[in-house]
Amino acid sequence: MSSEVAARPEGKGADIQRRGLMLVLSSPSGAGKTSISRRLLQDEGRLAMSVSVTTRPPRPGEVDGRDYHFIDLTRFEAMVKADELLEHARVFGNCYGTPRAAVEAALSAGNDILFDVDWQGTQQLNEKVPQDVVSVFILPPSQEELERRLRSRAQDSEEVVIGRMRKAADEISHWSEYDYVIVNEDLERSVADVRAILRSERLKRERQTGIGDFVRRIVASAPE
Ligand SMILES: Nc1nc2c(ncn2[C@@H]2O[C@H](COP(=O)(O)OP(=O)(O)O)[C@@H](O)[C@H]2O)c(=O)[nH]1
Ligand SMILES: Nc1ncnc2c1ncn2[C@@H]1O[C@H](COP(=O)(O)OP(=O)(O)O)[C@@H](O)[C@H]1O
Repeated sequence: MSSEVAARPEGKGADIQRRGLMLVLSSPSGAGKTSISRRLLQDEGRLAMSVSVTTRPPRPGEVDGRDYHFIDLTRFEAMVKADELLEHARVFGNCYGTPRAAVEAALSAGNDILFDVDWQGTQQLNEKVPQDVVSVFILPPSQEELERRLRSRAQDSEEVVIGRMRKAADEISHWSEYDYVIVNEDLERSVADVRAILRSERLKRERQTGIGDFVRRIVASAPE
């Protein structure tokens, strides 16, 4: 799954090969993972979004191929059967899944990949490619604020909002399965926190696969 590519994460310094990573964000619906993801994609180089397939209908403003690939159940089932999905799950009565080919293409192009998946998707990714997954759980500051955000988004019917509130406790109960946890009170602060995580994880020794060669070159060029 992982690729090894020549990359200069900060655009300067030594040209050291590194492996791409999979940055997974989960939260109860409405806690802010879409807002954080959009900002990360704007601000970060070498980061691409994994666009999931879903059988849920598009919300106003959502674009097919950008937010999701919107497909019907027959097509979804065919993709599962053909093993074209890296993971898949049923959430709020709809099916969601991560297309395998797009992830592999992005990783081999030297990009890190951002995932907005629920706890079921995170568990499956952790089972399949544990060394590449960096997982972050986003919490709302309070139950009241979560409800306010779900309503202020004004994109779902009352029935859907109530369903999402009911499901929030279930999603939150999985917080301890994640590497990092962020309380999304101030959006700017949360984006900065996720960027700090990304920056540190990119520097992990085992992800800098070319560091051994680099060190050998430095040592070899030292004066006698
Ligand atoms: N397992 C899995 N979950 C997904 C995938 N895509 C989206 N989800 C999750 O499905 C849930 C519902 O997503 P969505 O309908 O866009 O509403 P949201 O909660 O407002 O983001 C969220 O918890 C997403 O993280 C996927 O490919 N796999
Ligand atoms: N830190 C924050 N403070 C206030 N409002 C926020 C914050 N983060 C997100 N929101 C708002 O809350 C609503 C839900 O956020 P969204 O990113 O769609 O959540 P999710 O993707 O987790 O369902 C949106 O209207 C968004 O603008």
